[in-house]
Amino acid sequence: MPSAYFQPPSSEGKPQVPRWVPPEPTKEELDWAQLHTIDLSILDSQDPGAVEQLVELTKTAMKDDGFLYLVNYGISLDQLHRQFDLAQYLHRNISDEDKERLLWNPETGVFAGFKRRLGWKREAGDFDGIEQFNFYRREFEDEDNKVPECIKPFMDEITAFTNVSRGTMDSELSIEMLTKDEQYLTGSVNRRLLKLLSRVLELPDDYLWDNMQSHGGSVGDGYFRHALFYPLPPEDRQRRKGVRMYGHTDYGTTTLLFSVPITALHIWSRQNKWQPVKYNPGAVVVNIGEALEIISGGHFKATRHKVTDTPADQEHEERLSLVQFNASAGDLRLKPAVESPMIQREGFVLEQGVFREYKNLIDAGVPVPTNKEWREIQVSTRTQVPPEKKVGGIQEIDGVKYGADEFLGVKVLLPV
Ligand SMILES: O=C(O)CCC(=O)C(=O)O
Ligand SMILES: [Fe+2]
Repeated sequence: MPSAYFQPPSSEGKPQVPRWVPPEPTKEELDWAQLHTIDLSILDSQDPGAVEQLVELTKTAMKDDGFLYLVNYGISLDQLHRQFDLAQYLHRNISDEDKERLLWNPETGVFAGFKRRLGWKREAGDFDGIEQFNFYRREFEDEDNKVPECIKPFMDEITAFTNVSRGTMDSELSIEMLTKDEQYLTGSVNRRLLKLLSRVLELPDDYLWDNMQSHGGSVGDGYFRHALFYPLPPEDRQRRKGVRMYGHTDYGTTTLLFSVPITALHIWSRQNKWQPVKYNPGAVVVNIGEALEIISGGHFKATRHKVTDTPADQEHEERLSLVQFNASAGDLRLKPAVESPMIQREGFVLEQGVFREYKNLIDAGVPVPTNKEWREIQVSTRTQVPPEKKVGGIQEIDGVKYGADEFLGVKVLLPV
């Protein structure tokens, strides 16, 4: 039994919420990504050998993919599906007035609020069929004004899931006032995941939690997302060339993607190709963010991933996706944790991505962006731009095509 078990507030006395019916998984045999599975409950085992094996397996998973399935993280399938019920309820019932009132403005550097099916800016752009509601700290702390009317009766359950089992996150309450048993995704699941990763780096258990994770409110500087991908009409599918979200890496520490039956998430695998992630009921697909790639000296890979059209047998289905994005502390200028005995022994890994770029800047004596600057420049300017429209266009390296961009002097190359 994991040390913190999700303890949701009761749903009694609240409006009736129809159950989310998980769509049928695809019957197609695909070239699935082979991901390692980490059983988080083993971290609490009394058997040091079992824990040691878990750390080794995590190390392998980090070096191979930067993606893994997390299981036994303290929630039942029924409790998890209740969160999907609520996300579906939000999207079915949000009023037009609330869509307008809570419309997001990514130009502010955050995705907080409601995303219409019309691209990644506040102004209407091309139809993409993706609707979202994003809960940041301010949404949790000011429920009266910042969340859709329809979801208000259930905010205690959503707050409990993202972190605080007291079901409220008013500004009087700080995380320090909560016991470990009163926290869930942020303070328990993510914290224990970071503990596991700290152990891989052979650093103290709370090294990453204390030195890199953002704190405060229910989700720190991160956010929780209710996303709904509506099926695309054939002409839009053609126009978008089969892609719903272009290849990218997430900026933060860990991203927790709750595995869903609709096949669409792909990762760029160690075989240098896109491979779909198979549905694993109840599992979290953990995706390592850029902050962890930098602090680990490139050992933990920020996973390149994208969301595509579904296989033919799912193309008329809606895809509901729940995601918790855990963020790094905003004022930090990240550098590798050179005090890690593992990094001292094994050196840096300079194969890919943001760490290599940061290292070039550090070596040249140029300050790297703060974490806040780094995520906000991307959110506010060029989120989800098709590869051919990026500032560096498409570049081919060793037979692989990449979309090239640059933010604050840092080059970003992502496979097309
Ligand atoms: O919905 C998903 O599976 C992934 C979404 C994603 O990659 C993102 O929002 O950053
Ligand atoms: Fe992502």
